[in-house]
Amino acid sequence: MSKIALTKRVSITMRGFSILKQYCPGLAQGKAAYELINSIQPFISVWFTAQIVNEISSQRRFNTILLFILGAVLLNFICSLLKNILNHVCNEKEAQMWNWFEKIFSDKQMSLDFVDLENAAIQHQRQEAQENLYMFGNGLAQLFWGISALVRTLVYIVLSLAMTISLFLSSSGNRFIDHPIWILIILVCIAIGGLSKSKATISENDIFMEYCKNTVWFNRVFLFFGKELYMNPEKAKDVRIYSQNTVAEKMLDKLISHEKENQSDIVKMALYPAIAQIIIVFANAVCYLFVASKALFGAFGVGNIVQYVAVLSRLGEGLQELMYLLSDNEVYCTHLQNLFAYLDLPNHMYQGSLTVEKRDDNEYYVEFKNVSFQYPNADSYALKHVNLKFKVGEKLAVVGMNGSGKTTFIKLMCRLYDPTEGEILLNGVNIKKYDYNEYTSIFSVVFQDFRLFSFSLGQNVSASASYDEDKVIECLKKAGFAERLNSLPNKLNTFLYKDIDADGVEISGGEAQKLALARALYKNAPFIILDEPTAALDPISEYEVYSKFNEIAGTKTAIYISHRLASCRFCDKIAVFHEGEIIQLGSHEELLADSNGKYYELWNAQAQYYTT
Ligand SMILES: Nc1ncnc2c1ncn2[C@@H]1O[C@H](COP(=O)(O)OP(=O)(O)OP(=O)(O)O)[C@@H](O)[C@H]1O
Repeated sequence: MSKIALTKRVSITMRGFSILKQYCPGLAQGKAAYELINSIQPFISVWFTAQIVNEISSQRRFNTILLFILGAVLLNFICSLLKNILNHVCNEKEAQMWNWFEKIFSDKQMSLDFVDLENAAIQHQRQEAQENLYMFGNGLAQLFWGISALVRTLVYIVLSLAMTISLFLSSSGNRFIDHPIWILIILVCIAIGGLSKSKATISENDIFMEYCKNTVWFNRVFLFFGKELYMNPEKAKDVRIYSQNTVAEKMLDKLISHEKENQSDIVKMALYPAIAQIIIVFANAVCYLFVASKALFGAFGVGNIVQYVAVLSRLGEGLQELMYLLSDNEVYCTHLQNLFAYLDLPNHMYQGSLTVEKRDDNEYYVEFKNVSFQYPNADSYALKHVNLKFKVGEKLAVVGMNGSGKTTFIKLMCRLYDPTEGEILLNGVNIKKYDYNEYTSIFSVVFQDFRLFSFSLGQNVSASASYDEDKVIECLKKAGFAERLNSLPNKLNTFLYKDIDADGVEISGGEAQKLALARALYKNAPFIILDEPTAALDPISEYEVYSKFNEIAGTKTAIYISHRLASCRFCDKIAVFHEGEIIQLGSHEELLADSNGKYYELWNAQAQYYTT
């Protein structure tokens, strides 16, 4: 484990606390208050007990004894009451803490550039920070758990020192026992206990860091082979049909033997604290011997023996815990540093501030100027020198073979990625200069791999918690979902899927596609982009979408990707993509007239099924 300077550790710890405060307000403060009372309480009991025993063994005044008893009871009652209240509040907040930790990661994921969501190294970084936190509490949870120990340590050290002073000041009349060298001896004994604890913790932590790394890897692989493959209904069909579980089980066997290798680490981790404990016991024995000797020579009464033995052991514990905390702090600072490295990942996409002009005439035009694009870590370009200009109201079809770059073209237009070379312009201005959210608001897209969510039908279509019901119904009708909507007892309030609501409905692939289309229509953006929007539709529904396409698109600019070339005929222009380039552009008739062109080839390949 690499060393972190103390000043750096302080700033990391402070930042950790400020994240805790932001996501779990009141939790750290509540825990600190609870621990303060909890660690003061034993000292109250020790002090009162010492006074009572001293009184019994000396003057035996009944009223004084009664006063001490009442004082002890009253203070203990107040402490217990406050502790109970704080404990309930903290327990409730602590139970929620893990959910709020999730939110930290969700917030960051949401703010990352889209390209980074697909960046394996970045997602690995997130996963490692997340799994360390959830499996071991490494980082933020350790910081939170450390609050109790820190408060307890400080209280133990301060109060123990205060209550030990009289041990050294009291005189027994024996020169040897009263010699000031004993102050040093006792402090050295306590320090030895603390140092041995610290040494054990450092050695234990070094092994623990390695253990965490291995276990996080184990967990990730196990989650996939031991859980995801079986639990995810989307994968279940293929797992069963192709017996993928046999591959998974082989992998699990390997994992189990790897896990066995890890067991030796656990033994080593347990050994270091045990050795430290032996040293601590010897150091404590010297302290107790000193207290007993002083009492034997008459320096103080029997009651004080109770007090000094108790506070010296608390002082030792406090010092040991302080050493432990300092070593432990380095571990969670290392994990917090990893978490912060992920949280501090910058956005590389230029964030412009121009507002997108709201035009009543919808006169927007988009131009691709010599745009090339290479996916991160890909060897080749997915788009090469794309030049294309289209205006609002135009209907553009994009066709081409698999992998020719059609979807990539759409993703660039929606600014999910920035071009590697060239530029994309909206009304003559580079799209990077527009405010990102404003720019994306002008697009309604039905992606090939769109997703619907476990919200109500109305919320799915409107993409909002409250919505215009008539408008949602109108869009559902246009998308061909009217009949199905009428069959649903809760209509727009029907939940999709059963994750949230047991009465939720499962929908077919085609129905989902209709809903995705309705969602795009509800957004009512000037650009509507449909990537294979009818792939899952039955022939009648598909026909309905085609025949209503002009009505659906209205005056919007529509971009339509399809492998069914017959459906592209109604578009004003057709762009034919091939190996990342636009190799043909024109109307259906123009392109078909070129019998050497790709479009002619694709058209005829498909047409033969309808003519033979
Ligand atoms: N996220 C990605 N990372 C790396 N390469 C990608 C990614 N997405 C697509 N590609 C690659 O980019 C190329 C173009 O893919 P794209 O999805 O744009 O093709 P497409 O024409 O839409 O294909 P299809 O008709 O099969 O949907 C392909 O070679 C593909 O493998």
